[in-house]
Amino acid sequence: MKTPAPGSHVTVLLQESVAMLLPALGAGAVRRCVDATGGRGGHSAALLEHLQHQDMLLILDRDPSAVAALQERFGHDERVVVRQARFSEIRAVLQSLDWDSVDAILADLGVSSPQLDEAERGFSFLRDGPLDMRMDPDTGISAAEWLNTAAEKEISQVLKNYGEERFARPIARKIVQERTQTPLQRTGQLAALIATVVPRHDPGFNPATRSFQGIRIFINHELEELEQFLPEAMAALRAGGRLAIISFHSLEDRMVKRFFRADSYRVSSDLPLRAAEIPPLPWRAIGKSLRAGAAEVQMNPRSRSAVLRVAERSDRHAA
Ligand SMILES: C[S@@+](CC[C@H](N)C(=O)[O-])C[C@H]1O[C@@H](n2cnc3c(N)ncnc32)[C@H](O)[C@@H]1O
Repeated sequence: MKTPAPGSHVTVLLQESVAMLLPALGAGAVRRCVDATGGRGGHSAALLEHLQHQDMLLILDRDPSAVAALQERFGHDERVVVRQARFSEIRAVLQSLDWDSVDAILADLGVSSPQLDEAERGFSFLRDGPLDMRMDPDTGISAAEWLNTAAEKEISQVLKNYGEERFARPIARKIVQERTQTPLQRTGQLAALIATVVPRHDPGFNPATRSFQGIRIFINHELEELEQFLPEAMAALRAGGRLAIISFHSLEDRMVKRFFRADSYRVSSDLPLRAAEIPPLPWRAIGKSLRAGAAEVQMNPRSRSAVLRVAERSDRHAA
């Protein structure tokens, strides 16, 4: 099995996601696309293969290192605009570019391999580094600042809800005990502490995996970002435009699924409604959710939990 080089990122569901967006690239004079999570540019490069010289691709990432790498990779391409921004800010960025609507938007959620590989970023339980975990290290508080001050109950809830960690309570208790002696500063320190609480059944699965995931999602407000992004992205699409989301966490996938089925948009009422009174949905899900095939999972184990969902905008006046 080929191991990706450090600093590189193996793009997940690459062909599938781009193929699902292609029908949205109509015959307009100028087609405009957005890669909302540029990373190292795997999806962007694949999208660019389908764009003509007059078309445009906006690439966003909140991580300044990703933005520098994207500038380096695509800076020479006149079809590309790279911006450091959170994807929840998509409409403000589009406004600043005078783009009133776009044809296709893609978001490949979560963290990239370079973020995990670089010990200094503090995402990794395998490589000791400062306990940071911020995708944008200039914004918000670090994992260490939070873990050294948060209430035990809050820590336990984050580990349980975002990390789906069964041992959330004893881990949170141990963190609060430890920090009264020695403040938590290093990823190795936190991983070692978790290993004293969580029994290790599977030698291939690090007991810190779930806790690190939960803390990362919390520190970066990942679910709040997605919740704000979905309606903003949908509102930015032209009629017939498509939004593709690749998620890696069941809470994210549930949010996307519900939004695409427009559960949140439909009138929620106990009163009986006649069919004619139910407002038409301003978008529709395209096909079923898609997962990586066996070959991709074998080549890139990170793709095991990936789910791709796509929706198409059907009008331009709701949302
Ligand atoms: C899974 S990687 C994307 C990889 C990319 N598709 C590629 O092929 O290289 C996710 C990227 O999204 C960025 N990201 C995560 N949440 C974000 C947000 N709310 N706004 C903007 N960028 C975000 C991360 O910094 C990371 O670089």
